[in-house]
Amino acid sequence: CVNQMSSVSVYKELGGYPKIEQIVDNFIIEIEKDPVIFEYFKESDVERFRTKLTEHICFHTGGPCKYTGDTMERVHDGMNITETDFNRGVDLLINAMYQADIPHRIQNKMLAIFVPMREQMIYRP
Ligand code: HEM
Repeated sequence: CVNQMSSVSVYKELGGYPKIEQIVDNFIIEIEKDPVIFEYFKESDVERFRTKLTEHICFHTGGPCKYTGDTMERVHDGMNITETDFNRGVDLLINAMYQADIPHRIQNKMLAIFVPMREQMIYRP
């Protein structure tokens, strides 16, 4: 459902599954270092988050994975994530990609896939 214009998937351009695992590991460390974002995660099962987020990224970038987690609405509803905090979370994801040596051009492709999902996650009273 994504990236039908290009024959090479963003999944492949990222460097496949091991790179996604690296991005997710870095992202978790970034979350743990950020008091504002960590507040949302303090009761979360980090191993479930690691597995489900890896699947989610793999699937949505065109990789050979199935996403077995809950919908973005279901997961993030009720957390009352503000737009500011959402953007802060995206910054942490960008840090995680830098640390995994993902080139800028590919980072932008990743963001183009995930940022449009923001409306499913941001709390709008
Ligand atoms: C592009 C942005 C984001 C994506 C693609 C995303 C995706 C996901 C996925 C796939 C999961 C796992 C779902 C499951 O366990 O079934 C998850 C969980 C979670 N997300 Fe996000 N997320 C994003 C942004 C954010 C932001 C900005 C926050 C907080 C500020 C946040 C807070 C959480 C929390 C706390 C959980 C764990 C829920 C639990 O413990 O049950 N997410 N997210």
